[in-house]
Amino acid sequence: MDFQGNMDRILDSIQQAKAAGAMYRSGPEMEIPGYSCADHFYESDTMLHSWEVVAELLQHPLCVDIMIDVGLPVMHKNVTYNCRLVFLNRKILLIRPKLILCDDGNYRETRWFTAWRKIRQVEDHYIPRIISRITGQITVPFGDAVIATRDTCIGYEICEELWNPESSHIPMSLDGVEIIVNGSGSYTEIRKGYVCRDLVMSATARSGGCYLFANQRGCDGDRVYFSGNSMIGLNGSIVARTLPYSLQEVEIVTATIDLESVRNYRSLVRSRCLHAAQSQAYPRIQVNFALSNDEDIFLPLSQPIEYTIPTPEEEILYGPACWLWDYLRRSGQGGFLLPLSGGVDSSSTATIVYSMCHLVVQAVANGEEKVLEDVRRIVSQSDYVPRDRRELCGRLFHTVYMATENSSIETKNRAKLLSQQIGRLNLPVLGDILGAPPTAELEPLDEGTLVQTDEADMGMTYAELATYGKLRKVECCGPYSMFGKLIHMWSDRCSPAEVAEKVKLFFRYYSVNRHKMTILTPAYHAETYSPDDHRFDHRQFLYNYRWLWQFRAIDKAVEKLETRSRDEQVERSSSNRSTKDSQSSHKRPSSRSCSNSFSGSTGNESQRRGVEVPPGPLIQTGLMESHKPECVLQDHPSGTHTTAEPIDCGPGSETDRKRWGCLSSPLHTLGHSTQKSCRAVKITLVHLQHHTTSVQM
Ligand SMILES: NC(=O)CC[C@H](N)C(=O)O
Repeated sequence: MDFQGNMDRILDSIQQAKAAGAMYRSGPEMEIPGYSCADHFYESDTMLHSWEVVAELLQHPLCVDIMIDVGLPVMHKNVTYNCRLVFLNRKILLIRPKLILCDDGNYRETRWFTAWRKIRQVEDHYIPRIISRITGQITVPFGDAVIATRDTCIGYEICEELWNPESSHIPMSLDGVEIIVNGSGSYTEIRKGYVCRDLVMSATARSGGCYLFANQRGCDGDRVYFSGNSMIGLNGSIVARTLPYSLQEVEIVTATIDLESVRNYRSLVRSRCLHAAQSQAYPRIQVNFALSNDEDIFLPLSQPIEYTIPTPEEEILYGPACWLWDYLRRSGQGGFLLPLSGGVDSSSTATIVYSMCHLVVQAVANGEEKVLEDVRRIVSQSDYVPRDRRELCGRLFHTVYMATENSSIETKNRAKLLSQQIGRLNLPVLGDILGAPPTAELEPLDEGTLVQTDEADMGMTYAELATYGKLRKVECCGPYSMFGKLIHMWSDRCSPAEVAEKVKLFFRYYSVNRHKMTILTPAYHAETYSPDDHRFDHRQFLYNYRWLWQFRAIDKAVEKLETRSRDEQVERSSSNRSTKDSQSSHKRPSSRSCSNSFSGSTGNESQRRGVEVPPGPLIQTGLMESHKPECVLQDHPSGTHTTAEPIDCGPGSETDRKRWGCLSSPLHTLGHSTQKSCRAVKITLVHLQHHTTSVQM
């Protein structure tokens, strides 16, 4: 909702782009009002002020001889769309509405916008009079069109359109669109950093072309942190990118690309050419303007760069720190007060505030005027220059130790040490804090010694809690499905009856405590299994904590598993006896070839427990994989069908890719059978090196 600030930043970016010699400028999704305006998108003021900013931009002397697209909501025939507006030299060329909206995770786009589904169609849009007076236009094209300049063709994809299996860049690139521009609002989650890079690389590797991915960076008023990582892709490589985790308000990234390289790349992919020749044409908005000029042979071309992904530790240290900085400077507060207990939660918070101070000092040292201006305002000192992060931390950050008679001397010491150590980049006390048993310190000490620990209180470990959390939220498990997964995951340590007890305990506690999440203070969204009730985890907060139906289903499954296991044991021992008796060397027919012992990889342990999982219907599918043996799904040594987990496919790959549909987790994808009776699908990838030509990757 910071229209003034947003317009200033857009103009700043245009100025920087022109200074870098760019002929085209794009920016993030909804950059005029901001992406996270939420129900403000219902307000006509939001639409009016957005158009007012467009009016300013159209008339601004900076906005000449450069093609620009900006993001804003536009109401067309009483329906609001999430749009890019493209303009050049005081004329609007096209308003391109988003075709595919996003409602995953924290996104709720369909609450405010409607997707434009008139594919390859444009209509007349009647622009407001304040705009007509500037451009002289009464109507402008609105819809799914592309822009044909004298030298190339430019098309638009808005954020989610890149993620969707029916991505717009595919038909556009087949129709000769060479530059695809994507204004995005993509937020960060730990270990998600590779996703945008892989999508841009894969889009341009398969379709050829140049891809401009302009993403928002920072907190724009909500719990999420937009990751930045704007980048330019070309024919399967990344040629330019911005850096993640910076306090810089406007950062541009430019690249010089050779359009001939797009044409060469595409014409060499023969199968693509056949499809391109049959592709349906997009409406083209003809513009007498060129992005290139006759002298461009002298320009050095951008080369592929290495795109590194931050480690999860860096993501934790810098993402929330940048978000806190935005929180602090926007909220008009003077700093932070933290009750520091010496436990993991408050100590991590303290470390993140310190990380924020470190980033501020660094940004000021790098000449970031805006950061200096903000920090001066926050500390109320117009000539202040933060040179030392410890000193800055002393001004912005205050901790208090709120002891009771149940507080132990150990935690107090750890809190004290941390408050003293905050200030070098060397916080050895963090090791002690992490190593200490988590405790609420609510129960009396026993002669000064702690007797209470969280894990004992909860009856479960934090590691177990994390597993439950991921299964509950990410994998959408109710009690019964969670039990079904855990009997395999924990086959080396628990019998099904024990797993059943653990799952029931978790769900009982979950349901009696769930209502407490409704009063959580706003926090940084970091993880896919976040329990935040306000924006992310939309489940009811009051339950029948006895879960009668669900727990009965678990009990029945345990009973079945135990009966089957006993039967199989009896069968085994009688078959052993008869084998001995007849002294036959024949093996028993493999009646269990499709079955699955509960043992997992720890056969001995499971034999000790003597429990096996019923076979369940399996479909065997044989696929031949002629190369990349490291991607072959390993068959379980014991022949079980425990659900496949993503595996690492070697250098440059990440194990956390299952959501993005890469090779590493085909079972997950296929496991969602619509046939209720079929829960597990077995897939075999065969590596037949002798019969195939090897392919170098
Ligand atoms: N704004 C959007 O369309 C978001 C798209 C995308 N799914 C993401 O996670 O970033």
